[in-house]
Amino acid sequence: MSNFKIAVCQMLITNHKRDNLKKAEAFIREAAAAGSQWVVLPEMFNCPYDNKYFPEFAEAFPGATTTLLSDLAKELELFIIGGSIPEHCEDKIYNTSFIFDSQGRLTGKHRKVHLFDIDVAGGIRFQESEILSPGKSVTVVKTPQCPVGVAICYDMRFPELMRLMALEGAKVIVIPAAFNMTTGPGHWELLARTRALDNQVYFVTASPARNLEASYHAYGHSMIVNPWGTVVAQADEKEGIVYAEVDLGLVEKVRRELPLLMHRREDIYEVRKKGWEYSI
Ligand SMILES: NC(=O)CC(=O)C(=O)O
Repeated sequence: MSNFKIAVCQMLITNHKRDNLKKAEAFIREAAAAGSQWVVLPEMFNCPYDNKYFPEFAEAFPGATTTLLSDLAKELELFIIGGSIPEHCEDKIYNTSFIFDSQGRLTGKHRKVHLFDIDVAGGIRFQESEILSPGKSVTVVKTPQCPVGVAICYDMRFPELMRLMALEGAKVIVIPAAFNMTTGPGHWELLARTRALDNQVYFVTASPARNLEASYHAYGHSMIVNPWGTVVAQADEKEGIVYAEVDLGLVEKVRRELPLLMHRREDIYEVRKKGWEYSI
C-alpha cells in the first residue's frame, strides 16, 4: 500500500493528567473515525511541559497512559505514536515516546536523546537535564506501511540523527515536539521543511496547542511536510487535528529524480552511529 492517512493531534495540555488522557482518547477516536491509520500525539501530552511536573506525572511502563494507548491502538486498529510522557525507569526520568501497533503491542520506544538545555537572553531558559536523563537510541520502527523514524523535539535540530534514521530506512520521520514562542516563530517550519528536504521524507511534527495559562507557551503549528519540502497540512496555535495523506510513491519519486541519498560522498565524509541500543 502506498497511501495512508496520518492524523496529528494538537491537544491543549492541562495540569490534570486524567483530563489530558481523556482528551487524548477523544482525539484518537476522532482520528480513527476519520479513517486515519497513524495517529500522533504531542511531546509530554499527559503532563505540562515544565520540569517541576515531570517527577509527579512520570510513569513506569506499563502504566495508566501507555495502557490506554495500547488498548486504543488495539480496539481501533491504529498505529499510535504516543507523543511523549515522563517515563520513570529505575532511578531516572526520561522524555519517552511509546509506539503501539494495531494489535496494541509496544513496537518501539524513543527516549529523547538531546536534552533541551538552552538559555536565550530575553527569551527562554529551559534545562531539561536538571530532571531528565537522555536516551541513546536511533529509533526506526517497522510498520505495515513503511519504516518510521521517531525522535523528540530538540532532537530535530540535529541533522546527523535525522540522517541516520533515513539511512536506517525511514520514509517518514515523526517528531512529537513543543517549541515555544522564542524559537518557534523563527525555527519550527524552517527546520521541518529542511529536514524533509535533507532526507527526502515526510516530516511530521506534533505540538501541544498553546495554553496561555501554562508556564511554557507552546508554539503549536503542528505540520506535515512532504519530501519535496511542501507543507501539506498545518495547524495554527489552537487545539485540533491536522490530517494528511502520505504518498510513499512520492518519496520514491523524489529520491529517484533527485538522488541526494545516493550522491553522498562516503569516501570523503560519513555519518554513522556509535553503538546501537534497540529501541524497545
Ligand atoms: N522543547 C524542545 O525540546 C526544543 C525546542 O523548543 C527548541 O529546540 O526550540
